Amino acid sequence: MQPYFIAPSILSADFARLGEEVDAVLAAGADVIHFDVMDNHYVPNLTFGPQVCQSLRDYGITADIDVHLMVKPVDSLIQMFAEAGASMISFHPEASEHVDRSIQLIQSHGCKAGLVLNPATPLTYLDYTLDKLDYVLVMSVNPGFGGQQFIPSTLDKLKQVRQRIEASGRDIRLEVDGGIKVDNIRAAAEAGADMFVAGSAIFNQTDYAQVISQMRTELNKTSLC
Ligand SMILES: O=C(CO)[C@H](O)[C@H](O)COP(=O)(O)O
Repeated sequence: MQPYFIAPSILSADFARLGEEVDAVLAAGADVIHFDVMDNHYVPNLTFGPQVCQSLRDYGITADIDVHLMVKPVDSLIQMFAEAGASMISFHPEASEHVDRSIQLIQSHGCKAGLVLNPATPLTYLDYTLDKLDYVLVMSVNPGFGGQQFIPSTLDKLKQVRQRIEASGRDIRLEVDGGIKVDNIRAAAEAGADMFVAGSAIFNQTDYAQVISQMRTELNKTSLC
């Protein structure tokens, strides 16, 4: 059975109670915490930095923290997030001056390195990077905001990335992020995703365990299980 990972995006959490919110989604069955970093430069929105990641560690969160850097430039924040407790760090290739160097920098700090492909970013960015990456993140919305509609054409992109991963023979996780809900998570899994970021679909519900359980029920129906 293929392992599936559910990663709630704290972008939709109640920031005034962030530690409790993260505890609650983990207790509800989440696997990983997705941490969206926006700089009002690469994307037109502003969120949080390494101090907030460190605060979650100080609060006692031990689960993997998956930092998605929507920032330009990239490298200056990699070390800060690694030291603040990030487990995984991904970035957008258009935002890095030297993509290979950024991947090496992430891994040199003991973190998993991921490359993020926006809906219109070509797969050619994987040509000389896939042999080094730990994961690929396919954006199924344009980055910058939670609560957007899933873009259906990204299912085909997931399939193409999955084919490349299989051809590589390497153990590379395929994450999907944006507009993931109970009613489309199965399609994303069947297209090849194995890690699912969901912000508004989880945090906008009162019962986090119920929605995560519904997502797992959908994932258990996939033909890949
Ligand atoms: O990276 C993001 C936006 O840039 C968010 O992680 C993503 O949109 C998740 O939010 P939602 O599940 O509400 O779509």
